Amino acid sequence: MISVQQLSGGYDGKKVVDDLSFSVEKGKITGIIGPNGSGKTTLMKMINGMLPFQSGEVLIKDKPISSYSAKELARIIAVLPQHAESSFDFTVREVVALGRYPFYKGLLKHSTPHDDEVVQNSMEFTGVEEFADKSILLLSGGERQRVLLAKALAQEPEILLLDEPTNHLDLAYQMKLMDLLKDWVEGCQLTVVAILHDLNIASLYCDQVLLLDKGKMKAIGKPGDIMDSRMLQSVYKTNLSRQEHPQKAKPLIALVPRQQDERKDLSEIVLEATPETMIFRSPFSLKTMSSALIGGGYQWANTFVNRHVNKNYNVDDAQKEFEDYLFSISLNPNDTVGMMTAARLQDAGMVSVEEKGVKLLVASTVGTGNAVDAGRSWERKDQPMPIGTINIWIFMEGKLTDEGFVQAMMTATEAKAGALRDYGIKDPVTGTPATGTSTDSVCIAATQNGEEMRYAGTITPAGKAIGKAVYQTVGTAIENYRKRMLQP
Ligand SMILES: Nc1ncnc2c1ncn2[C@@H]1O[C@H](COP(=O)(O)OP(=O)(O)OP(=O)(O)O)[C@@H](O)[C@H]1O
Repeated sequence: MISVQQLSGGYDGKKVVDDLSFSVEKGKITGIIGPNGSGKTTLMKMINGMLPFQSGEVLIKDKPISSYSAKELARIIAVLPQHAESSFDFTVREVVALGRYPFYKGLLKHSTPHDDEVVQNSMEFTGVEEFADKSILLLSGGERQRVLLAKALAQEPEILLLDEPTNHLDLAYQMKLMDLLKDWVEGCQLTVVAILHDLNIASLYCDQVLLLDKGKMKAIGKPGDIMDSRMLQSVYKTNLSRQEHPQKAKPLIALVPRQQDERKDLSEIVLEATPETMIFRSPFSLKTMSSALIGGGYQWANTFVNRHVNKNYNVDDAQKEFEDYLFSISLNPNDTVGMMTAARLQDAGMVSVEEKGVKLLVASTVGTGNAVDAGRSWERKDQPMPIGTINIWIFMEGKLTDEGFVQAMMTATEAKAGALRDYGIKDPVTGTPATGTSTDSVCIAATQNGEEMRYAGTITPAGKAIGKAVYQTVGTAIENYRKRMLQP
């Protein structure tokens, strides 16, 4: 649809955009990203014919842009500029109707019923019909932006060029606008080129992204290829981190503010214990990875609740019930990791370890009535199981990578299985050594300061410390339980 070939240009003989070549396919959204002053708007102006170029060529539908008259071009390309100020006291409907101007015929240039229908539809699409008879001067920045988009859409263009279209829009309208564009692109084969500052919007909505750096093309490709932390860091000269979107196969870019590593000492974590709950309270947030009912997966938390429930605990929505419980004791589930157990909390095993630069605090509560050998669990029938859960809490000082978290979880699980084996805990159905119970949870909570720890496998310093502490605490909890059972 658009082919940009070795394009260079700028102002007053100076090159702002240098030797760019790329093409834009029909029915796709192309995002142009890059730091301030990298030449995005200048490139856009050359693509829409507003700025003559110094060398190279821009082909629109296979024909040089210079071969189109201004009116012909206006029938193909609509533009939503960055600073579209309106100083005329037009109503919203009048402004949107201006988009139909290239289609008016004859000397009197009257609108037809079709023109009126297109204007009405464009206003409805962008949610501005409620202001139709209001002066554009009385609208907010975001409302005005939507009116100008309606005007551009009223042009029924084949190509829509947008310079920061989500500027001034609140979150809901940013998404609405991009969803709307996506619908138009898919439904009407509209081709969109949009300058975007929001890298996450670019990632979520663009089919292709062009990254400009000081007027040159740094890269072009799918968002997954362009949203690369190192490349973006080198262009934007700022700390960024690539994350995965929780629900879409699209990368997200998170800003990482530069700040001094905060001192975070595990000795500042305080345990409040009652027969009902063990609550670890931390004055700082820890990054957690857990299989817990509350705060499962990755999150940041500063409160860790191991809650004792009755053996007969049975509610339909345990997560909701647990959240309500947390609220009732003035805790916010958003920064809490919460596990439940029918095991007695006073039997917990707890240990602090400081070895070879690894500092840990580990606590385990163990109920084994429900012990299972994971390798043989397929032999079990679907029958109600007696209650019993092993909950393991691992607090550690250090900056764990994602793979480090996963390895820490594996090491903890294997150490737990080792302890159960050595304490003779068996799967009652298969008679083989149990590896855990069917409802166990592990929480790894790391301070994320200091040296990066990439590995926490069984023979790394972190892995050895985790293995030892988990083995010990699970064993202690089993012993405590057995001792209590022997008491008269
Ligand atoms: N009309 C102009 N006359 C002279 N120089 C200009 C003109 N417009 C832009 N420039 C210069 O060209 C360079 C690129 O500007 P451009 O507006 O294309 O960047 P941009 O990537 O769109 O930036 P931003 O993200 O800030 O909108 C800048 O150094 C700018 O000062």
